[in-house]
Order: sequence, then structure tokens, then C-alpha cells
Amino acid sequence: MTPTFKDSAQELAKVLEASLAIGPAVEHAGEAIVQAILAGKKLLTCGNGGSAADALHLAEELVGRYSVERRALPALCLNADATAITCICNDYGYEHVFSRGVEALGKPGDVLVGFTTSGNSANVIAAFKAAEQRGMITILLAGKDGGAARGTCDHEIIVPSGNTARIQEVHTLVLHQWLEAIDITPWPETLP
Ligand SMILES: O=C(CO)[C@@H](O)[C@H](O)[C@H](O)[C@H](O)COP(=O)(O)O
Ligand SMILES: [Zn+2]
Repeated sequence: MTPTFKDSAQELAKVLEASLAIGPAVEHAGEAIVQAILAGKKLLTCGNGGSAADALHLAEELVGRYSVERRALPALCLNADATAITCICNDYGYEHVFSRGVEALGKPGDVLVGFTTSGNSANVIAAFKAAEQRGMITILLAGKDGGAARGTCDHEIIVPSGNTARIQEVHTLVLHQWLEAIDITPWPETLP
């Protein structure tokens, strides 16, 4: 039977309650993002499907804004460019779609945030591997049991739910929480 809005909202409330346990991991990863950008590094993001939208959302609110006036911050979403995506998939295969972008743009100390609710998207895992090889900081946003990506990143935030939609909804809360920390940071006029 199709769940009602109330069913879904109540399920989300339960997942949010259980997600209080991942609060320290969320804050720790947010601090790593702030410190990396203060040090002149940038953020790369990626994901598939709804998680591609989350990856766009996070990068957009760094380059654009979240809730207060502050300087523009360096972030790029690897699933944003249809021309690069179609070229890489056509010529190398979908598994390489994000790792190729990491190879092109990633520098030591940059941060890669990968969204994969299952933790099993091969292209996100390949991007983490490429990022690790470049000395980047890796942050996994997952759910379920963390999948194959579990244990492979510097920071991992695994939402305690088996429901893809609820996991994505909590991922949105996580990225907004990072933006709260980013917005209160006293950013210098010039970054290194
Ligand atoms: O948005 C949704 C479901 O809410 C879907 O588009 C979902 O993101 C896609 O099936 C993705 O391919 C799932 O990938 P992942 O989260 O397991 O990495
Ligand atoms: Zn969706």
C-alpha cells in the first residue's frame, strides 16, 4: 500500500531521531571542509540520481550563498557538466565519470564529498580512490550499511536507514548543517 504523507513524515522523524548519533561525525566533517577552504583548497562533489542533486546543492551554496552574506567559496560539482559526463561515459565508461574529474581537478588537500545512499555506486567509489591517490580529503555520505564505500574514506556519515528517500532527506540536512558552520566562519577577503 502506498504510504501516506503522514507515514513518510513519521518514518523521517524516526530516522532523524536515530541520526542524532551521527552528529559528531557530521560536525567533524564540516570542520574539515572549513579548514580545507581556509587553507586555499576547494571542494569537489558527486553523486547519482537524487544524490547528484544533493551534490549540486552543496556546491551551489558554497559558490553562491546559503543564509548570510559572505564571500564566494570554491566548490565544483562533478555531475554538473553534461558535455563532460557524456564524453567520459562514452569514451571510458560510466564507472569513470567522476574519477576523471578528480584526476583533472583534484589537488592535495582538496575535499571530495561523495553522496551514495547505498555506498555501492562504482563511480563514486572510483572517485574516492582517485581522490585518495591525490592526497585529497574524502567524505562519504551514505546510508544502509555504507556498502562497499564503508571504511574507505577519511570521514564517513552513514544515515541509519534502509530507505533511499529518507537517507537523501537526511543528507540534505547534513549539507545544510555544514553550511551553518561555513556561514559563521570569519572568511578572509583573500584565500591562499
Ligand atoms: O533519487 C532517487 C531515489 O530517491 C534515485 O534517483 C537514486 O538517487 C538513484 O537510483 C541512484 O542511482 C542511487 O544511487 P546510490 O544512492 O545508491 O549511489
Ligand atoms: Zn529521489
